[in-house]
Amino acid sequence: MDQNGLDQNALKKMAAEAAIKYVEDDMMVGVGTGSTVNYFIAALGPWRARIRGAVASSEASAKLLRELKIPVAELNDTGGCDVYIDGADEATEHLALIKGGGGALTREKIVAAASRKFVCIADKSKLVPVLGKFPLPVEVIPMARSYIGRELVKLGGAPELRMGFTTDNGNLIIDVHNLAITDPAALESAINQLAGVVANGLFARRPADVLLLAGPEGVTTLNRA
Ligand SMILES: O=C[C@H](O)[C@H](O)[C@H](O)COP(=O)(O)O
Repeated sequence: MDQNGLDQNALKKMAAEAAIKYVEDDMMVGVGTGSTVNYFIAALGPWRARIRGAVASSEASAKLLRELKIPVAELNDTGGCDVYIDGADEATEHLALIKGGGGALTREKIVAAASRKFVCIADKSKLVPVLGKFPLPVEVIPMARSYIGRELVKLGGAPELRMGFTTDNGNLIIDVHNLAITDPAALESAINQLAGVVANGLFARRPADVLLLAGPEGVTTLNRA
């Protein structure tokens, strides 16, 4: 709880509700994953009859959308989304992100790539000068786990297998600690080159277009230059 009586959840809700202004009639809305997005899904409920549908980046978000009777579409049937709303674990002022704390990074990357506008929602604690304090999630094919771990050490990281966790795609997550990511786009590409990597949680090659950051003073909007 901060001095204004707002806890982190209240700030997440504030950012999520601010994202509703990016939703318009007849839109196909991409919906991310996580506690911040859960507030967005709640705010999207009253729009259920006005939008064309929603594409979910995880089974968990699809379930929540269906519970609110928001029509859930398959990405392949949509021709892409008009807007994609998702949270982040870390964000820079250049709108590069680390995502995947909830393990949904690969589907999030796919929906973000297939969306015309990506609006990221977060509380202000997620804004950082340099990405990497939050361990970078990497989704890997199970048989490549050990090989990729060794390669991530060569890239300067300290990999740790996320124990007891399987992604919606049936794969594993390696969380990479101790990275100071000064060139997010280069590291994103370098990790993607490793055989057996499905995706990594850096969103630098396709950063957010808009970042809505909630703090005690309200919601600040950062647009990509
Ligand atoms: O895999 C999970 C997603 O990338 C989330 O958007 C991210 O972890 C942020 O989650 P939260 O809104 O719960 O902080």
